[in-house]
Amino acid sequence: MPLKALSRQEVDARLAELPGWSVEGDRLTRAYDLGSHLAAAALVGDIARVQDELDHHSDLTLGYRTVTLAVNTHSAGDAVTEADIALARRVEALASGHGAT
Ligand SMILES: C[C@H](O)[C@H](O)[C@H]1CNC2=NC(N)=NC(=O)C2=N1
Repeated sequence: MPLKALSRQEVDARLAELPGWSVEGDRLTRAYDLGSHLAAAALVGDIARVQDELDHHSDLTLGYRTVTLAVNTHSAGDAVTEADIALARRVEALASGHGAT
């Protein structure tokens, strides 16, 4: 079933349960601080595996001690959809397990 763009109200309702996530432009974004470069790199690897599992991929940036994601759904015209929300929920669980703040 094709993914449809969520309204701003629908996105905001879901973000209420995703602290730290926000909409910047047309993308869902989140930045995590891992405290060290290697810890940040380890989280990137786990996120990449989940993204391949879901077949849904963010722009993922590894910084000095940070991991930043920005994502929307290309097949829905670069809009935020349930697939982006599902990815955000999985990433939150991963990040928590890595001790990210
Ligand atoms: C062929 C493959 O299933 C598609 O290109 C997937 C890959 N990952 C994706 N990631 C994102 N963010 N949006 C998509 O529409 C998308 N489509």
